[in-house]
Amino acid sequence: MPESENTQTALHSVEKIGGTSMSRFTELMDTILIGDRSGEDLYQRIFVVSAYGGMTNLLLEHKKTGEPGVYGRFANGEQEQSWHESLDKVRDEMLAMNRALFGDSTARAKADGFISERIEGARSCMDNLQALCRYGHFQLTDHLLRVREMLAAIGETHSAFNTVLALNESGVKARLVDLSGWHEPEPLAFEEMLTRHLEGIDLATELPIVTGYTHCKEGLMKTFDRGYSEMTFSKIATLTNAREAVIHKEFHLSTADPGIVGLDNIVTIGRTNYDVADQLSNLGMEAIHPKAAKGLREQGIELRIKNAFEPDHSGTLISQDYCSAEPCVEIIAGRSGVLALEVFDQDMLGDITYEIELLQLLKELKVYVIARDSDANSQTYYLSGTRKIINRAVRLIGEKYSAAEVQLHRVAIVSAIGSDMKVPGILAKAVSALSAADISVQALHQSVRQVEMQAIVREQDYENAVRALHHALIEKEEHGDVICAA
Ligand SMILES: Nc1ncnc2c1ncn2[C@@H]1O[C@H](COP(=O)(O)OP(=O)(O)O)[C@@H](O)[C@H]1O
Ligand SMILES: N[C@@H](CC(=O)OP(=O)(O)O)C(=O)O
Repeated sequence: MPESENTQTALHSVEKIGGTSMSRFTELMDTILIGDRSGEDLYQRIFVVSAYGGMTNLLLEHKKTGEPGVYGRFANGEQEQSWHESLDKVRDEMLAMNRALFGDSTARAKADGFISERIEGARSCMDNLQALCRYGHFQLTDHLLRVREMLAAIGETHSAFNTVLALNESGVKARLVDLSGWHEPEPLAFEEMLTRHLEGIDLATELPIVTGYTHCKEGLMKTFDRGYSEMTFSKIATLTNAREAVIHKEFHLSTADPGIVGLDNIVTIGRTNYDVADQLSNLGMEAIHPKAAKGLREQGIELRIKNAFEPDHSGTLISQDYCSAEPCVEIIAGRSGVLALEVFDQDMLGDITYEIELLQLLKELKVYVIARDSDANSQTYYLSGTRKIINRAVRLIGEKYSAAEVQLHRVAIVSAIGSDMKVPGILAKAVSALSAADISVQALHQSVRQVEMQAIVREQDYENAVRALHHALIEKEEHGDVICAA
């Protein structure tokens, strides 16, 4: 790439394609990858791709349920057979994807050969590691992070390799930028790895397809964990000072999940700010990874979230200083499968060390705290994490505080979010909408800052609660097709 691009605003955009969209790859060829572009219009874009939907879940563990994949089984030290079976499943899924994309062509043979070599390479590396660790001088736990990274990277190399192959077949000069670290002599620092691999690419005549996973000295997985492809994406955008950063998703960023509320009832969000994006990612609906947003925000690069299948729509523009002209609710989001851990102890009264210690314990167990509330003698933490680890937290708390009563409840969080939610009577409206839908509210949270209001409901009421709040707080406002078009 020309050096001047690091100092001046460049011509190119950096665009990330999420996993759910990658699974509909053939349609992507007709929309964002090629569509009606030809000649030079095909270029001046860098694509960062995620693994096809569900692949990383099989390789590592299910993002929402925690069900172990290859990594989970390997790390749990289950029988050798168990992770081998999971890896066979990944291979079968990947080969089935190749068959769906390339039929019986020679391209399919190339795609199969490429990914099979990566999978079998990882398998033999893990076999060797297991054998080595039987001697006692080497501990498996010392190497688990590297194994996790090696496995994760397979998902993105698979989708990136196939994308290049399909584009080349259609006459586009696409080029694979493989950041997986496969056979690299030593890990480089994150930025250096990206700079090295992008060096010498002429963006005017070549279309780089970059793997969402970057192998680097810092360990992308250690620092950012799942959703890591957004880190690769935002770092490339800031390093190359891109004209615009774009995230392509399966739907427009909308006032609620279209899967729950229905495409006919949702409204597209035209503009919002990074504060709203943070609330969404806290709930697990990653509009953008908060750490990825930081670099873009600081460098003043605009971020656009687009529907990959409606390329002519301007999508959602996320900026730092946007605030809705009128106070309103912009999104109803939420999360089911949350575990509420309630600790009741009368000795807690007036003693905040209790809370500090509980939070420290949850941090050590790496349990994610989505929300929390308290009263005089109880604390409740709304947690996401595997049942196994949360049960461990319950046991450890019971051992440390013998007088404490610790209970777990399965709940869901439903949340109304907006850049300015100082809407008079909003709490009353929300609660009466839930009660009219026969939903019992278990707890209610709103902070003084008023960007979010959360209702805790029983897990089985989750979808109905989203529909009820969307209807009362958004549909009734009759925003039309888009709230504040970008
Ligand atoms: N407010 C919302 N707007 C759009 N999609 C949403 C919203 N809330 C939840 N979703 C769901 O998010 C899914 C896409 O998830 P996402 O994390 O964007 O996937 P990916 O990054 O893999 O493409 C969609 O299938 C949709 O059902
Ligand atoms: N595929 C990886 C990385 C990622 O960012 O995916 P997505 O863009 O689909 O959220 C994961 O599931 O964590």
